[in-house]
Amino acid sequence: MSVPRLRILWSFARPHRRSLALALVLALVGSGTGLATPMVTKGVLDALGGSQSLRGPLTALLLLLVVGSAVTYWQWTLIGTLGERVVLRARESMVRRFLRATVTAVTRRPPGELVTRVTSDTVLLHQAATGAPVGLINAVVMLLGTLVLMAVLDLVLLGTVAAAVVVVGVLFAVLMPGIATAQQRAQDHLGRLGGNLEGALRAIRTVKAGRAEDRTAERIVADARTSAEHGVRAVRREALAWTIALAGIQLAIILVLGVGAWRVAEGALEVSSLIAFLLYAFGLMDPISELSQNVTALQSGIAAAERIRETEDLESEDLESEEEDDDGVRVPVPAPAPVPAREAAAPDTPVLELRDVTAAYGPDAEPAVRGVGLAIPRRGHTAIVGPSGAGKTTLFSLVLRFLEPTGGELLLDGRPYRDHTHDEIRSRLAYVEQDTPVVPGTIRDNLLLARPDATDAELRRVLREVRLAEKIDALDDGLDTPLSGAAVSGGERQRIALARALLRTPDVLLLDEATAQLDGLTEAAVQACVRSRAAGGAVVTIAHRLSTVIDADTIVVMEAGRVRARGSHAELLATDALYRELVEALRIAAHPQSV
Ligand SMILES: Nc1ncnc2c1ncn2[C@@H]1O[C@H](COP(=O)(O)OP(=O)(O)OP(=O)(O)O)[C@@H](O)[C@H]1O
Repeated sequence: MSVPRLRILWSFARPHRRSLALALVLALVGSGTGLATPMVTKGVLDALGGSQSLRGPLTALLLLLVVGSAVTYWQWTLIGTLGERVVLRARESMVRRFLRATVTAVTRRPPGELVTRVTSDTVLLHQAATGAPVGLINAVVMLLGTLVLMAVLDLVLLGTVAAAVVVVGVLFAVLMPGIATAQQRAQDHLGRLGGNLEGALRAIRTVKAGRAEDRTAERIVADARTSAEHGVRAVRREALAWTIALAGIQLAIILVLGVGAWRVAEGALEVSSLIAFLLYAFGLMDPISELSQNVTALQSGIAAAERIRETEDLESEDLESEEEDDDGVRVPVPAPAPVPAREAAAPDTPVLELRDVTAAYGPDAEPAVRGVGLAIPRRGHTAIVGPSGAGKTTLFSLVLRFLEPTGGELLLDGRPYRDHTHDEIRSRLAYVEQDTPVVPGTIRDNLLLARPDATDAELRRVLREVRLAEKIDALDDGLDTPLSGAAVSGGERQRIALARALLRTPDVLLLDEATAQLDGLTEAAVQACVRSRAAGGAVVTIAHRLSTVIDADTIVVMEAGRVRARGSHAELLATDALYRELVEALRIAAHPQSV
């Protein structure tokens, strides 16, 4: 447990240092009352055996009991509350950071891994960052205090106990690191289990269609099994450590009883002192057990804190939007400044332009697009077609600024992207993803995602536009129906996503068409929207449908990351062989019976 590693854990506790100091004071007061109790008990016994008044020692004993109980309650609730605050703060900052990270940074990790850090790793912080350091200091003070008071009572008896404590202490020191390592490994495997299970549940249809339920379960359960093996290893070691400790203490007490009886018989020790000494000896287990538990909690807490801090390296979209607070903790700054009013661009300036753009998904990756030049006029429909892997989705990622180009530049209204904030660019665009995922919540939540201030009348307008109004009216809860993945068809999902995009009246609508066959209603709704929107603004589609391609004003054919050809449907049919092939494939997909 090195100092730099402890510092990582401390960074979570630091904002609460004053409350932690109070908790430590309370713990020490509690321990003080515990330490004083046997001595005061001795006073009561001496008074009972002698001629002094019982009143003083009895009042002191009662007072110790009351004060001890009060501080114990206060300390527990304080530590528990601090633990919850530490966890809440860590979770809040992680969730915000994950959602502000770049798309590339988030999608590079297996699904579920980041989730596990928020849900499981933070739980380990609860005890480690608050109760453990307080408990550890308290245990050391308690142990030393007990030994000092035992020395005051009788040095010979202390020598007997010290020998047993040293033996038990050495055995503990040997066994403890192994326990912590095993617990840590068990936790790591649990994290992987969480990630894999989430991935499998997301792909449940594919898993079932491939009749791979058992094989997938086996792969996931393997981590549960390994985690359990490490858990058992930890428990076995822990049981051994405690058995040795208990046996050692019992042996020490028997020895103390024997030596003590002999010293009483010799007249070198009072009976009341022997009883007080035995009370301390029995109580020795408490600080020893507190020490071991807190060392284990600290070790797993440090590992969890490191895993949490690791996520700070997730590349953020706006680096300037994260700053250190007074406690040195990195926190995201509040919402970005409102989008400034833009100057009107000349009517013939393309709304979007790509100039010689090259981009790759990593420093060592092959470029996914190379030297692409493309101008999107302020009105009309541009369709992008090309074989799989040609770079169509990458173009959208660049336009939406999910990915930064490695060469060339993008322009919005004739001004380079670097002169615009992410927010400014995205406020002008609306995007419908191919898989159209829905966010947790109701239909209304999903629609309002893009424009939280939209009225019900506006929601109904876009729902009519995508031909969903009647369907939603027929639901018992209407717009407030929860939208779980299973409750809507693929086509309805696509239309909800389209309605969400339309709610913004964007300057450019980016539509990645579903590759799956859509029902006639959805296809007609998409076509009608594209047509009506293209009349007043720019629509860019990644086209997977014959009707979309034929209707487009300009078609861009991409191949291997480059723009291979562009023109109208008729022009490209006449001049481009790849386009003819693509159209033929779409024709077959649209009318398979004609093959
Ligand atoms: N997240 C990613 N990480 C690494 N490489 C990627 C990533 N996304 C795409 N690529 C690579 O970039 C290239 C272009 O992919 P892109 O998704 O843009 O093609 P596409 O034309 O949209 O294909 P499709 O029609 O199959 O969706 C491909 O070679 C692909 O392997």
